[in-house]
Amino acid sequence: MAGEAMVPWETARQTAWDLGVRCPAVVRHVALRDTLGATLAADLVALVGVPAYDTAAMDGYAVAGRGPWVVRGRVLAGATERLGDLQPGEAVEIATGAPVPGGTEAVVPYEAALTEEVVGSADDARADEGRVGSATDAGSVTWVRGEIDPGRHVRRVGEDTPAGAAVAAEGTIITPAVVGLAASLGHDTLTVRRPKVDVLVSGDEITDIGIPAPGQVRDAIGPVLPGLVEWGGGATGGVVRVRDTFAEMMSALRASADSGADVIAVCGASSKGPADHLRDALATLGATPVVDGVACRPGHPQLLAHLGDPSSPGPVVVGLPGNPNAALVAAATLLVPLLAAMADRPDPCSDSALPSCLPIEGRIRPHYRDTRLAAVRVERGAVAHVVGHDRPGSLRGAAMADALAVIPPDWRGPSARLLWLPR
Ligand SMILES: Nc1nc2c(c(=O)[nH]1)N[C@H]1C(S)=C(S)[C@@H](COP(=O)(O)OP(=O)(O)OC[C@H]3O[C@@H](n4cnc5c(N)ncnc54)[C@H](O)[C@@H]3O)O[C@H]1N2
Ligand code: MOO
Repeated sequence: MAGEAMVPWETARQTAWDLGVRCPAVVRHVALRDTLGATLAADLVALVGVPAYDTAAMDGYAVAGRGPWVVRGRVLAGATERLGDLQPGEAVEIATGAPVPGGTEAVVPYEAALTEEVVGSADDARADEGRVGSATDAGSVTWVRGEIDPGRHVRRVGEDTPAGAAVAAEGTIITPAVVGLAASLGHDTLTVRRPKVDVLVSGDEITDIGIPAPGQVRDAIGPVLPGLVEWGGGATGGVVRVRDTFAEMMSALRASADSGADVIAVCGASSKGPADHLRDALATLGATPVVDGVACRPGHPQLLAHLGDPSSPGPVVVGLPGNPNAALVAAATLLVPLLAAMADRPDPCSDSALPSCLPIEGRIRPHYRDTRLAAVRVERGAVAHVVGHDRPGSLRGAAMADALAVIPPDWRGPSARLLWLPR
């Protein structure tokens, strides 16, 4: 087991990515409000144009022809009743966002408009100005004067986005702005990929509330995983506690597989102690081992396997060591690239907007054989400072870190590759 068949760290990461490419997450249709952070599984297409109709971009007067214009009425946003088309010399008072009547050539904003109320009938007005039009009421007529720039302050239907246009490609990460865009284009649901990850936390000594009693240990991995999983493009279904028996490990794995999990992350039970049943359970379930031990520090007992047929693998099982910082390193090594590939999105640990390699400040001692992953804090985007406090059992260093510096055994410095962490 872990030791003899240890895979080089770089190879392990690439293998996890490749497995994710082979088993893309199930495509699901999800209510728009639940799509934040997921990946689009189809191009986002406009179901309606933006704007959906010719609309005013300013509060003022929609006008036709040359001024002065006689004001025929008022149209507010949300108006469903259409006024007839404007004839040359006519105007309507209009609110930003309201549909402009047919024939509108421009909107004159209030600030640029001179209005004059004339007592008399519309007919008098017509006679005075020699123009067609009708007044707002029989007793007075409002006239507007102003300069127009044809087309000014009118947003034409589909001007921003014509109906049917593809505005975001499959593979786009759904940010708050994408959710809003989808809503503006008429969508109530989106087609997304977001691997569903079940988290199994094993260990009879583990407790998940309050101050642990002597002999107990507070679960520090269950709380780390939802954030890491979401960062990788997945979603956790919840954290399930598993006692240290073979039977419990078996039934927890079976239950997750039956529930349709894309990935099962098992915390603890990755080593070869008498209470570590993960490997035996996987062998009994006929799982295919993919990575069994990785040449890195911390985190070397981690594993990757899959249930199901080799030709259609799934669900994928990731075994994370029980020591919390080792689990975090293992998650950054196997779980995050696996999820990103399954979700059809870039690996967030290698964010192309951030430096991939920086000079290291502080002391790091390479391991004699394995790749060391050391917590670093990046300053001014230019230097990575060694944080320390990153022994396998402690998340103190990782909590202060922006990234993990990747230190191979033959590292001489001064620069090292960075594996970014969620910040
Ligand atoms: N003979 C060997 N023993 C060990 C090896 C080895 O190669 N040969 N590797 C060591 C390393 S490295 C690690 S890491 C651990 C991994 O062991 P497990 O994955 O089986 O984890 P446990 O033994 O259950 O726990 C190890 C340690 O972590 C604590 N723990 C477990 N779960 C949690 C949790 N959810 N939150 C916080 N702390 C947790 C647990 O109490 C132990 O102290 O194996 C070494 N042994
Ligand atoms: O995985 Mo262990 O040291 O590397 O905690």
